[in-house]
Amino acid sequence: MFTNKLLTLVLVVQPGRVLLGMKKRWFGAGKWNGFGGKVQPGETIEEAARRLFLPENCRRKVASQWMHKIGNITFEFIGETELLDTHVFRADNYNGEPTESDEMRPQWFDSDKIPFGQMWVDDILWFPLMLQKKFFGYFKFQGHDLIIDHKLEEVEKL
Ligand SMILES: CSc1nc2ncnc(N)c2[nH]1
Repeated sequence: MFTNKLLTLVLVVQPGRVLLGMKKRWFGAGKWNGFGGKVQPGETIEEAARRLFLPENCRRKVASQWMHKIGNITFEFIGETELLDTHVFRADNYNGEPTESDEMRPQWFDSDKIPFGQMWVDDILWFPLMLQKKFFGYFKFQGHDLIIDHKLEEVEKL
């Protein structure tokens, strides 16, 4: 019997570069990833993505269409009964300057130099889709570094 945890993941994509954050603690520490986290009771997934990415003093200034949903990935870890239902967004119109937090150290990467060796091993599979398409993904992990099953499909609509 699985439970579902709703998560957000925001990737800032600009011409020729992508913003990633080095996770400094807790789940996924030591890996570059997008920005996000848990959706709280009473908020929508979009509200959570906005809350978790935009500093409080910027939220009012950033129009709602600053990001758009591009993917939905379910992560299953063998031995865990909680599925990570991760909603992936692209922020194309974000022109702020990211700042380091207790959890994340931001860094821009050239689009052709994404540090996949220091990221979750599934990312190299769906990042190329992220740039052009929308997609559904499912990844079954044994531990944090071995994918034992996965599905990935491009879709017109999420
Ligand atoms: C939203 S936090 C996160 N967990 C993950 N597990 C496996 N691969 C990822 N890319 C992951 N991101």
